[in-house]
Amino acid sequence: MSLKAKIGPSILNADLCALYEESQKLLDNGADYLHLDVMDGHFVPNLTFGHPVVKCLRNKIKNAFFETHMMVSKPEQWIENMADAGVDQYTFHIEPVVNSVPDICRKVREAGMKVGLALKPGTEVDVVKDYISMADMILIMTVEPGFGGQKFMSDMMPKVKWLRENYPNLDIEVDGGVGLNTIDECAKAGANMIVSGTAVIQSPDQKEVIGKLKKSVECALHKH
Ligand SMILES: O=C(CO)[C@H](O)[C@H](O)COP(=O)(O)O
Ligand SMILES: [Fe+2]
Repeated sequence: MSLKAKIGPSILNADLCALYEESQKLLDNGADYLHLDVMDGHFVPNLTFGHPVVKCLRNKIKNAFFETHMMVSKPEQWIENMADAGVDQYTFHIEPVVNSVPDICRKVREAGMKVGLALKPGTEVDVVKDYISMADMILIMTVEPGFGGQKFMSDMMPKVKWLRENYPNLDIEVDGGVGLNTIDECAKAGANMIVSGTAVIQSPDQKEVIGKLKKSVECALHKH
């Protein structure tokens, strides 16, 4: 498998009353996928949207790859709903479900979606060792989950490096505070799937930002 650089903007800080237009604009400007942040007000102290909204968006955008970042206490509860809404990848946090990760991975796959496993900043990276074979991607959070626009945590880069060294073909995603000032660190550490919210959404030239983020990752992949 050869790794690809992929940029998945987060629409968390976009104008959510124009969700479709904002999403389509990101795709037209070069986004490889959409990263949809689902929060339940319990696992994280914030609320966003759930499967009904994702389904509406899917009805308008037929072809794009949708990843839902499930910041919820009961990820097992929403698998069928999200599959029905047209989600391609179901990325859930392992912290609230440490004893049932394999079971949830199996259910996500049976529902026809790819599996992403997400780790909060305080979670040691080697806990995913047992689950790598069940996952399509590991997400290393570079902020505390819950809000867009936070400061990037450089001290998460050793986790990314560890994953890349041990799993050269694994899709590794970073999420939180990633933009033009922080992308090189992520790329050098070995991340190939990049979530970027504020840095892309607030730019007057989304295409340029997405292009630069991608180029940084592509350069690092060539060097690896
Ligand atoms: O999961 C998230 C927050 O919990 C978001 O995906 C993330 O914060 C992206 O936004 P930004 O680039 O503005 O940090
Ligand atoms: Fe996210």
